[in-house]
Amino acid sequence: MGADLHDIRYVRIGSDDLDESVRFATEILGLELMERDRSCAYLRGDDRDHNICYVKGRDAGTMTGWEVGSMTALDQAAAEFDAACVRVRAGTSEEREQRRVRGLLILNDPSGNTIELVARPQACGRRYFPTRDAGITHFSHVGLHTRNAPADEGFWVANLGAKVSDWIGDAALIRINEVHHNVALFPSTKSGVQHVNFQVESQDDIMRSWYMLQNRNVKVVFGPGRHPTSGARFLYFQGPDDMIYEYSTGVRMITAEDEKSYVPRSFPKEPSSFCMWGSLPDIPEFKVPVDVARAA
Ligand SMILES: CC(C)c1ccc(C(=O)O)c(O)c1O
Ligand SMILES: [Fe+2]
Repeated sequence: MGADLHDIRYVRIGSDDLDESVRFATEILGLELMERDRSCAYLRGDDRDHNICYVKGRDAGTMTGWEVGSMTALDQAAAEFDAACVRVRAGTSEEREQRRVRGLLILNDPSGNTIELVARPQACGRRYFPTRDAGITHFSHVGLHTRNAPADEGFWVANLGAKVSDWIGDAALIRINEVHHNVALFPSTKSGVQHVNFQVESQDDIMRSWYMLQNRNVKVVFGPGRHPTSGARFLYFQGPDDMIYEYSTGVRMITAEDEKSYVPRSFPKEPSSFCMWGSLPDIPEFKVPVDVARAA
């Protein structure tokens, strides 16, 4: 049941300094700058027209865009939201233009995270050309702060057709397609995007970036490590406006065949559930009480 989401499409991030956000995204992250005006900067790490839009003004907040397969599918989703008494609104023509999409439906999860369903997003005939060879293959998932994990999880499952792949404590790793997760809901006192993930080609890219980030005095906040959940090797680091970015490689796919026997796992909220190699996170939402950490 629920909207038939095809894939994650973009994340919009309010920024107090567009120049700094663009510098970081190009020189450090390795994204390609596609368009820039006074209020927005569009960048990408794959062949889509953009993956991140930095919007002038941090108070613009964050929102995530999710592609549905057609305008008809978007209309069907709107009807299902109405039937489920989920408040949605159609995007204005200006909002559609800003997002480079033909169809736009805007809603919020129970925590207040802005979720945008989009149809007929603008394609691009040119291949991604990185500013730095970070080995990025594509934009893959986001972490969202949740003020009420069970309620938000229930919303994604009931209204957005998602499935839980694993839990770490109350945090759900949720998929809308064959990727292990496209969104991770992490308990917090606030809402908004918590991290942005780009897949990279290999573990070598993870390690090369680890040394580069240290040399460029970028704060590494978790890893290099390996998630026992998706099996991906990872590296998290701090960008402008308190946004965290994650490179990872080797994320598990849950195919239609796997679905027949796949059962989501419940990992306890302890360090080994976040990293099976022993890396400890310097990320508030991922930290566990010291006694739990010592006991692990
Ligand atoms: C700790 C965060 C939310 C997390 C946990 C697991 C994975 C994974 O299995 O790939 C992530 O990508 C995460 O960001
Ligand atoms: Fe992640």
